[in-house]
Amino acid sequence: MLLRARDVSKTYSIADQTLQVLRGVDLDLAASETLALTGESGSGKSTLLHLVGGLDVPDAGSIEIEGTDIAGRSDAERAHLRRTDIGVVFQQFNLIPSLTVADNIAFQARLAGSADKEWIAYLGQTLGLEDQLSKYPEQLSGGQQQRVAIGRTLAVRPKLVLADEPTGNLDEASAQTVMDLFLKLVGETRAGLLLVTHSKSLASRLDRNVHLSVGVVS
Ligand SMILES: Nc1ncnc2c1ncn2[C@@H]1O[C@H](COP(=O)(O)OP(=O)(O)OP(=O)(O)O)[C@@H](O)[C@H]1O
Repeated sequence: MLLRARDVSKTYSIADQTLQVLRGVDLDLAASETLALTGESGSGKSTLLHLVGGLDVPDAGSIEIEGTDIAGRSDAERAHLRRTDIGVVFQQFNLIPSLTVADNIAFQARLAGSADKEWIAYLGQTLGLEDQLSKYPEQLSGGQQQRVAIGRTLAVRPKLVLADEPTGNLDEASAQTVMDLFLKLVGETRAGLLLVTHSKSLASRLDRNVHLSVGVVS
């Protein structure tokens, strides 16, 4: 199993208040499987994605990537995992403003020491960015910026891709184009995909759907 989460709990504490967001979540994702995670606003979808991505740690429970619990790893090990095996695409594009499009796409792969020039060129071409490669992020539209972010994430060929409303900041037409490209390329990498979305029609395009409500997944 690519991802196996068991009995995951997460509580946030602010001042003297506590909010239990996740109350024993179980979640499995097989290699190359695509899974949509839906749920009301505030139900904890982003929280769960952050935990799976090793950006935060659960209070209890286990999150295994290929059989190894990420909570048991050191910060450095989790950072390494995020660079090489887990790719994340957020609603905000999070590009590096001082780098060109070409350098943004290659950035993570270079950090991971795994920059495959042919694959990166193919990504730029397939994502329709060939004429934008020497431009800077601020010179691009939102849809183009998200395509760069997708290219950067997939350049390392992660085994697991986590996406949090990746087209949430785009207009409908642009969202459709970007999502089509994203799903096509994720399919080509044979990565497992965990996608947070509010869209039922988008969720129906994936292999499986789960719903997060009152802190548990069903
Ligand atoms: N770092 C944090 N500190 C305190 N509370 C937080 C933190 N992050 C999230 N929360 C709270 O946890 C709850 C779940 O938030 P989360 O962002 O995971 O929900 P979500 O399902 O992704 O929502 P949305 O669909 O609106 O993005 C919310 O009530 C939120 O305010």
